[in-house]
Amino acid sequence: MAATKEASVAVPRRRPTKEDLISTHKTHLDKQDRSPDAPRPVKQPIMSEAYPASTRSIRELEIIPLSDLCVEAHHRGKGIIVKAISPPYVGAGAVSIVEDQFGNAERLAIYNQPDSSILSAVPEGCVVAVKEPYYKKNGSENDFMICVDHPSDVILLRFTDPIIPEPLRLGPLLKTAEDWKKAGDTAFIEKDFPTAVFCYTEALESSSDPTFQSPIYTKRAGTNLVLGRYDDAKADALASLAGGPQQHEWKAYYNAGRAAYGLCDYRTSHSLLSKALALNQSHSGIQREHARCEARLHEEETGNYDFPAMLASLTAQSVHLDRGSFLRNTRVADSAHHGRGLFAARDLAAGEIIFVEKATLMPNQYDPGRASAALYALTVRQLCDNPSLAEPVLGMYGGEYARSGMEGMIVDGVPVVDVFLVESIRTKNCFSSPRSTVEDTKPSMPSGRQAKGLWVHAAAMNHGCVANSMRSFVGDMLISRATRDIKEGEEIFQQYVPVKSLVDARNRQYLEGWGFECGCKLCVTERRSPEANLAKRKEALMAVEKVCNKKLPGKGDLVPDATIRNVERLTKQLEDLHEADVYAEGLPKLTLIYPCNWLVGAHKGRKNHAKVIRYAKKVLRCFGFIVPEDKGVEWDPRKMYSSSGDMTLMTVHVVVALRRLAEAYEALGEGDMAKKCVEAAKFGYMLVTGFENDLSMLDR
Ligand SMILES: C[S@@+](CC[C@H](N)C(=O)[O-])C[C@H]1O[C@@H](n2cnc3c(N)ncnc32)[C@H](O)[C@@H]1O
Repeated sequence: MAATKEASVAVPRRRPTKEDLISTHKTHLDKQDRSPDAPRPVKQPIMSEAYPASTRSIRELEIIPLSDLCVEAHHRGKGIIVKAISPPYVGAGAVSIVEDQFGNAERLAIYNQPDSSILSAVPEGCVVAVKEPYYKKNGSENDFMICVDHPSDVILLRFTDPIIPEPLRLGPLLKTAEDWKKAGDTAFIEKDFPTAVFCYTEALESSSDPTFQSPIYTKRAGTNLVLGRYDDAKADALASLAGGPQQHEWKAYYNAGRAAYGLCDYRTSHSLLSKALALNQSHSGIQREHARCEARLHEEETGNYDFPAMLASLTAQSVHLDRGSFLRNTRVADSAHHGRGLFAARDLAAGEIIFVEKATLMPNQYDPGRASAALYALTVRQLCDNPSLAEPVLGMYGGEYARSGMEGMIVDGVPVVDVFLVESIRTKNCFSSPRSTVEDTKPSMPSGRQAKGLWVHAAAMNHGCVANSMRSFVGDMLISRATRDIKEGEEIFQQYVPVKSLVDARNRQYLEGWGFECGCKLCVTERRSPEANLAKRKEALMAVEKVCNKKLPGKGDLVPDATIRNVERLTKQLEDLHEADVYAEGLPKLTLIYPCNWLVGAHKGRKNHAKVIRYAKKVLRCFGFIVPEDKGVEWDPRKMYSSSGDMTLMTVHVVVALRRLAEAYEALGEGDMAKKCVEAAKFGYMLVTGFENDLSMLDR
């Protein structure tokens, strides 16, 4: 028996005949949605069904007939070689009917192929090898299929490959290298770029004459550039130089430089484009690309960005900004908390940019129901198209998923891509990002429209509830700013998600999402509270939330005095449940933030300015900022970010509280304090949104 996984698996007693398979397939083909631009659904991996990608060459595997396939088995050490005998039915994957050398037929479903690959819709007549195939039940009884989840588990075989058994051989479709070149040109003109690459490859393999090959390399480089296969485009462009003295040597460097730019490798790109420019100084395209590259290098070096211009350039279609990443204030090193972490490479003052990073991968998909699948699909595609991404992307923390150590390695001409590892990495490292954080703070903005992306540098950061950094977004650029002064060598933390007020609830969330219990000072200290007290606090919070109706008073809302008094009473009760020996001076009291915010709103509606000041200050204290209760003690809110120690949390609620304070001070004729509060609010808003923005955005 071919199967190796489970003792109970067996060859099915009855399989559909070839005719049955083709007939059912035809009905699917007839129903196929033929709108070519419709987004293809994504088959997202189910981690409980994970199995590893094959890491072996097809040439090392025992080739078995389709009739040996056992149901629900992964055929380790085995491979099949089959020919597609039907056009594909294309949905989440490409389903074809295939036949082996003995005339056995099966259904083959190939998922997760990049659009740049012919295998994303295997043409009829192609011969493919499936490594260590997974044969599974497909719904009803006697209905099975070979399911290929890992893109590197299926290989398109060249027609002349000696591994193809005689009965499946067609022989070369075209006779000469020149014929293949022409076929490639035709496919290119028809915009069938995967086929063009395939034909140019056949042309290159059919000739050993460097003068013939050189222009074909140039053509394949151009085609790979269009497909976004930048690694291959760069290699092809440089390979074209091998054909001896070239009339268009500049073009090789130009294409290679553009490919390196596509990989965001601006240093290499600059050096290649400089060579191109030296060879062809008047070429406007090279001049433009060279200047663009210098601008990226300048951003990488200085961290100078025109954020308002970047924001203004965003449209629904264009969220990927042409900018470099500024990372030099930080370095990745071992962390005492977990694995690697991010550390300050120099002293950073509160408010300073820590780093700005362009997304490694972020699809333009802000529909919350599709964002995760879109990121997963993009990551798989890019790892197939650009194997150099394997190092940074697969180098990210992947949780418990067992690695083979071969991921990203080239086997049978393609990089090994394990989709379950990709998914595991995605879940542990991705961030949700609004199109821009500043727009997202507008109350009128519909909430929840967030894309998901991977920022490899930012993903090196561990979580801390009382984090010293804050992230924000403009398109696919992540801006990280210091929320307080950070010393050189200090670890930089960020909040993975907005921090829940109850210590056990938030740690449940970290455990489920990322597999850790937080060891930040706040969590460690709050866990010292006895269980019974934690439960009482939860009950008290629920009681006050119930009275507040889970809704903050809006502009002009006149909340009845009795309700306000009730909320004040319940808030006091909740506050009294914070044990004095646990909650020493300066420790945030997160459960009090919501009711205090509510009281700020309620008193504002009633023009109780002194009470607004009292509760807004309390909100700031509950976030861990040092703010004197006593009116007589001098306080400069502008200094609170740098002078409150290392137990502060920064959110937009801090900014709002400072604004409420400013309005109340103004109303009481304390203009100087009002001005200071506005300045502090503006500073806070810069932390929240990534750059200086008008506070009035919060009213729109
Ligand atoms: C995005 S990675 C962070 C970088 C990671 N430390 C590394 O070595 O690559 C997220 C993972 O780091 C770990 N982690 C993050 N913050 C942590 C913390 N405060 N305490 C313990 N583990 C943490 C968790 O395992 C989490 O799934």
